[in-house]
Amino acid sequence: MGSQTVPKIPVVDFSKEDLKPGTEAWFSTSKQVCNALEEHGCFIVECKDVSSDLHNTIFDEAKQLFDLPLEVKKKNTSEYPFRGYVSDGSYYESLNIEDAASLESTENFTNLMWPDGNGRFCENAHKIASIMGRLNEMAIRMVFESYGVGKYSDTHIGSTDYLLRFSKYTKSEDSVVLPSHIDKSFSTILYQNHVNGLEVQLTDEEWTVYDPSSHSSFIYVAGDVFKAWSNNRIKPCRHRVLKNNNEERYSLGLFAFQKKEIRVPDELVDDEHPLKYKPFDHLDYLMTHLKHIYARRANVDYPIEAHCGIQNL
Ligand SMILES: O=C(O)CCC(=O)C(=O)O
Ligand SMILES: [Fe+2]
Repeated sequence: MGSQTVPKIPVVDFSKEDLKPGTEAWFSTSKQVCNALEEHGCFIVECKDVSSDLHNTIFDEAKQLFDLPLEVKKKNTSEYPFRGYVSDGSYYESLNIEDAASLESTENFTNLMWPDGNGRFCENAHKIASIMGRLNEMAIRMVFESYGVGKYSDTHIGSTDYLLRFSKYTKSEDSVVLPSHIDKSFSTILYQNHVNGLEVQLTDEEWTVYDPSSHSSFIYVAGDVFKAWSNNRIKPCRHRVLKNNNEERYSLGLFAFQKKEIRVPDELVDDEHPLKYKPFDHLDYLMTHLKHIYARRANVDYPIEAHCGIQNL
């Protein structure tokens, strides 16, 4: 009898020089991305885009951000759920920059937090968001092309709205500081300081710790909106944060949302894959999710199937 091993998160190398559409490297990397997302809903992205200086600076700045007085952090507000300043009152806090691809909204956020300005924060936050956005776009192009719907990539990318989330998990040992969930985004890219804690569920029973190999590693996780768009080909990634040490953990997440109606491409519907979802509006899904939480007064899941699923008999 072989011993049971915890499954590993697939690793995909995005740092190859010739990783350009149309090349052999692009084709084989696209296959790896698709396989990883279909099987596990996530993969580790290795690239060379982040220097160790940028890594250290961005997390120093994240610390300074959360060290600001509570009344300043509370100025970060939003009409949408889980945006603006969020805190559980003990272990978890997050601050969110909406429309994070735009330098102007990063400047607005910076000026809200530091009325006297903080050019360094603004520059680095925008730099890391741009790197994460580029990685997301590459992954989207790879999946769309692999499914034979590459012609939709530009429109999809052009109507993507990014949210950049800074999260802080304070000292706490052996506790789940962010409960198990599936993101309501299309996809999310996460980046962390040297403190592990993120776990992904690769099989029904086991959690695998994300343990990045370098300061230039990211993890890509599929949200349930990606699953719906793909007519159930992509598996959404269930994840949580469990702290098992007393160090402060900081992470950055770039969440991709769609501004246009989402519909399953006709090419992804056939006898083997009958249509599973009606067209829907991504932000409407978020708002309905919020109403659902308020109605139940609990952080209960509102799955995409409940929102726009079609029951095929
Ligand atoms: O901090 C992390 O690594 C995960 C954050 C996360 O899952 C979320 O904000 O949805
Ligand atoms: Fe998440």
